[in-house]
Amino acid sequence: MPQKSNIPIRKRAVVGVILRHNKFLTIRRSQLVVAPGKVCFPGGGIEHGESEPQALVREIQEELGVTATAGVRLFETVTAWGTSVAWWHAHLEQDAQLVLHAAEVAETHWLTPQVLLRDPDLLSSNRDFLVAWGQSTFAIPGIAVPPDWNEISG
Ligand SMILES: Nc1nc2c([nH]c(=O)n2[C@@H]2O[C@H](COP(=O)(O)OP(=O)(O)OP(=O)(O)O)[C@@H](O)[C@H]2O)c(=O)[nH]1
Repeated sequence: MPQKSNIPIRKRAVVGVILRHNKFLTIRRSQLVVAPGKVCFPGGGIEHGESEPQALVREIQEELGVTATAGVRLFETVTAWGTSVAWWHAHLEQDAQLVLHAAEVAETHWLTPQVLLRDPDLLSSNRDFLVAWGQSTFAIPGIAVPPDWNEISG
């Protein structure tokens, strides 16, 4: 379900929500891109003529050097800076070796939702995404909202 917003949309983007053992695959953005050093999910802008899954697979390939598979579309938000973001569940092969494109991605980590939510470098729109998930606005297949979620997200 899209989040209501009056912010004019200037760009469309897609991000991949990738899980392994109840941890989210996160990237730390490089110092060379917008929002340098911020922590978020892999993804990026949708190019003209691309579908969301095509953009998702392309961005993950570019950033992490692996071929992802798009799962279900989880959620849609509009950031405070006018980007319409489609959040997609995505999958990697179990033995996929990440090869980071250093100009875009400084590092990757698998983080629990609790650790991710507390990360001071987390992109604000990703915090909003996690809070909405914790409020059961949508479900992410394969992972349950932690029982202590209300205490840490309040
Ligand atoms: N990659 C990524 N972008 C996100 C996330 N959450 C979120 O709001 N965004 C927003 O989605 C948009 C995509 O950003 P990006 O800078 O990664 O895209 P890009 O590589 O295509 O950049 P470019 O268009 O300057 O080449 C930005 O407005 C960014 O702030 C996220 O988890 N990952």
